Amino acid sequence: MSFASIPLEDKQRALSELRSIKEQFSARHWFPGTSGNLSIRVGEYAPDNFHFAITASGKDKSVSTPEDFLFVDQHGKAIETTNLKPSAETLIHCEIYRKTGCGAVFHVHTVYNNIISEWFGDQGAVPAQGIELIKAFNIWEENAAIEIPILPNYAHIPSIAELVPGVLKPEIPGILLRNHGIYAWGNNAFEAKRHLEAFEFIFEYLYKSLLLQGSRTTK
Ligand SMILES: CSC[C@@H](O)[C@@H](O)C(=O)COP(=O)(O)O
Ligand SMILES: [Zn+2]
Repeated sequence: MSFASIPLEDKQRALSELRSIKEQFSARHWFPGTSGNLSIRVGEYAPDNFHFAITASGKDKSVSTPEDFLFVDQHGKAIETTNLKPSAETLIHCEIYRKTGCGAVFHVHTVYNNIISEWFGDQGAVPAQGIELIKAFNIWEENAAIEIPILPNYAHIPSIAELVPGVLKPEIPGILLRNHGIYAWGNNAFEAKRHLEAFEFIFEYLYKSLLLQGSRTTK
């Protein structure tokens, strides 16, 4: 499918959803210091042919301007002539879309996701069990145990992107970058947001549990 053949309403809907999500996450202080990036796919999907709208690089994501988003192709290249640069981490979005065919990818840096990814970094995954919010990933088993993958935070983004297929698990819609942040995705913006909120709840829960456990052993 060519970008030109995607209905204009679909492109506008993606932009207005991105604007709304950006505003909501910003209200939670999920974009400190211009960090974070968001994208929503438009049109049909094939692993070697898809398009998405993504946040422009380096912008203050707590404000709304006419220059916040642009459309890119499956290689992360801008589709239309623009002065805007796609997010520096666009290639990670590309790889997640390519492997999952999902509809939206959200990336945020929070203190909880940074600390937890560092704490479990050497293990390569964050273990979580029996937390109710695991059901937000459509895992309904009682006392379910999951592992959230962690990738190294290389400065060279293509080196991170190429590791994505090796750690991505179909049942876990997220990957942490160590001491950096999380990528969460879903079939659409609603689902990606639900997944991201569940991950952040789990990270806060684990962080506080570890603190409590620590205080017990030092008593
Ligand atoms: C300013 S710290 C954050 C960046 O290094 C990066 O990790 C990030 O999430 C935002 O990059 P961006 O290019 O604006 O999408
Ligand atoms: Zn980042």
